[in-house]
Amino acid sequence: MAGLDDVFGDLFASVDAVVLFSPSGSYYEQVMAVDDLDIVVVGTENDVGAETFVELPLEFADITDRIRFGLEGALEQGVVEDGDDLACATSVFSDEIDTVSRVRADAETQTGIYDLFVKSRADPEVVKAVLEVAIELGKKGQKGKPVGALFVVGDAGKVMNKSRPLSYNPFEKSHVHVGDPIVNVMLKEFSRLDGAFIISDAGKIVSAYRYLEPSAEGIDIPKGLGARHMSGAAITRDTNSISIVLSESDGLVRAFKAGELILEVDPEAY
Ligand SMILES: Nc1ncnc2c1ncn2[C@@H]1O[C@H](COP(=O)(O)OP(=O)(O)OP(=O)(O)O)[C@@H](O)[C@H]1O
Ligand SMILES: [Mn+2]
Repeated sequence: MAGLDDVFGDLFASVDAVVLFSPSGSYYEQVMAVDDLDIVVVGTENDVGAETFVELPLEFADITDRIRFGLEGALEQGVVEDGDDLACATSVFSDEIDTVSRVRADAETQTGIYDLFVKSRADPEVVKAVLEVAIELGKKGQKGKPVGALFVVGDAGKVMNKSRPLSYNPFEKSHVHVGDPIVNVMLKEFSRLDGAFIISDAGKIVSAYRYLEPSAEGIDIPKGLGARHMSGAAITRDTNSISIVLSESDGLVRAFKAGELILEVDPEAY
């Protein structure tokens, strides 16, 4: 007699590894008990103390983003190989793992999202903190109105050389870092003003109100994006920075590295 295993069994039959996204301890134990199984745990924290672990910089609300990031990290770390068939188990509708997706690890479709965090000059915690500010700002806006913002993170000395002040720098003599709760309030307040925020590798806010002057020749970003995005993309090719841009017009948060768009998230989904 045919059973559901015959229908859904293919999802996990003969996979090279099982990738568990933020499993609970008991779930992890259960899977560990399966014979001859390679297990990769992916999550913001290695709560279960897994031997093979890939860190997520944030809980991606979008399941394809989450899996893509996890697999790019797993490929990058060499814990899975190009072409491996993987059963990715994650939660979508609850806190428990409730979904299995069979995905082939493909080195060719790497988006670079993992590199954005892990291989940027800037500290991953700093990238994450800035991304969170941008997402929060995108969600709430400023006094209910949509706002745009441009953050350039890392290689600040060079970024300063490729930009000029639009007004006096409120961060001139201060030693404030992204991630400090007070700073998030300040960043949101100053986001009403023109120009870019410049942030160091270690997360120090070097300047606000910077007008970026990178060479934009040959920079190819999606049509319809304006000067904020163009300058934000171009500065990451001229310097070793990454940029995180919140669009006032479409409300999306985008990240650029080496002159290319590598991440696009909708703040409303977080
Ligand atoms: N070279 C630049 N450096 C820093 N900030 C810039 C630069 N160019 C534009 N901006 C900032 O971006 C704001 C919006 O410009 P514009 O509408 O052309 O960008 P956009 O890419 O369409 O962004 P949005 O989607 O938010 O409208 C400007 O008011 C200015 O504050
Ligand atoms: Mn615009």
